[in-house]
Amino acid sequence: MSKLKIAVQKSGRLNEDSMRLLKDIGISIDNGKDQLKASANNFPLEVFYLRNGDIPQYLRDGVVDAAIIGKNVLIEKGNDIQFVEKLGFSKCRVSIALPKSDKYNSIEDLEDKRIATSYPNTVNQFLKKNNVKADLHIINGSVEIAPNIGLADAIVDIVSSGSTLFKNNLVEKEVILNSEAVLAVSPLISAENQEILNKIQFRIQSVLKGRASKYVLLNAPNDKLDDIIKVLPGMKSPTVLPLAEKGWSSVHTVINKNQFWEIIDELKLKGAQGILVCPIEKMVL
Ligand SMILES: Nc1ncnc2c1ncn2[C@@H]1O[C@H](COP(=O)(O)OP(=O)(O)OP(=O)(O)O)[C@@H](O)[C@H]1O
Ligand SMILES: O=P(O)(O)OC[C@H]1O[C@H](OP(=O)(O)OP(=O)(O)O)[C@H](O)[C@@H]1O
Ligand SMILES: [Mg+2]
Repeated sequence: MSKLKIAVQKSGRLNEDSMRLLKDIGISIDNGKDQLKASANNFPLEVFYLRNGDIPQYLRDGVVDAAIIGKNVLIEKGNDIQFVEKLGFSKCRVSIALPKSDKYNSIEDLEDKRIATSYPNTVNQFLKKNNVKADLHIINGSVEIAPNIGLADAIVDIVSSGSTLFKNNLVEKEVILNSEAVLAVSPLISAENQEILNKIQFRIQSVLKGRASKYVLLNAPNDKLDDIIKVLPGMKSPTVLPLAEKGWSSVHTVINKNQFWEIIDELKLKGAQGILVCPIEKMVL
């Protein structure tokens, strides 16, 4: 039987969340820490542990069928490769930053300036789109130090909390792109392995929906039920069950994590009591 070959980052910022996602979709992998390849023991899947930056080429060549990779790397090195799912972790942006003391009004101020970056294709594309010519210095890491040592006037690098920029006296001026981990697919994937990938994607979607939602249980006096139900979105409509105490009901529903506090405040105002909130492992709609 055919096995889907999936690449994940060997070590670094994506590794832990990628492995947790595979675990959460029920895939169990036997791997010694130093193995570069491991098989799932309950699913037709082989995991390849690779450098994130090398993954686009492996996808292009069909050495792997799919990968969990930063969208920023795909844009930089694999613009021809499709992704089928955003995975919601390793969120960051690729931005232009300049020393705090330098003036910057618009992208034209970068004309003829020296820009240090590990993302030359992304930067060149952005400059071209804006009709600006600049001089790129390609470095592989510690990009934020470049202006302080006189190597560049500006940088383009990953920003998340902004603390690395702050520590280096740099200020973010333009966001070139937003990134997060994605599930990317090789253009050469076979029909058989595409079927396996579809199953994985379906499982990932149900885990991601679960992570984005909360299961809420509450008690309410029957005369307040209509008002309370109006506040609740629910998957279809909330479940209402009678409590042992006369005149009271228990209401069960699913709410979006982002709307959570607003909804809870409103429920309390409308007379809900004993509100319980539980995590959801998976959600199949
Ligand atoms: N500070 C950050 N916050 C959130 N996500 C980040 C951050 N830095 C990097 N990322 C994301 O995680 C990915 C992997 O970053 P990491 O620094 O672990 O690897 P790398 O050194 O770029 O790659 P390689 O695996 O090729 O050595 C990046 O491509 C980006 O998508
Ligand atoms: O905005 P922040 O939260 O400070 O994150 C941004 C920093 O994180 C990444 O570096 P990383 O720590 O991955 O080190 P690396 O250069 O070795 O990849 C990135 O290259 C930035 O330097
Ligand atoms: Mg990094």
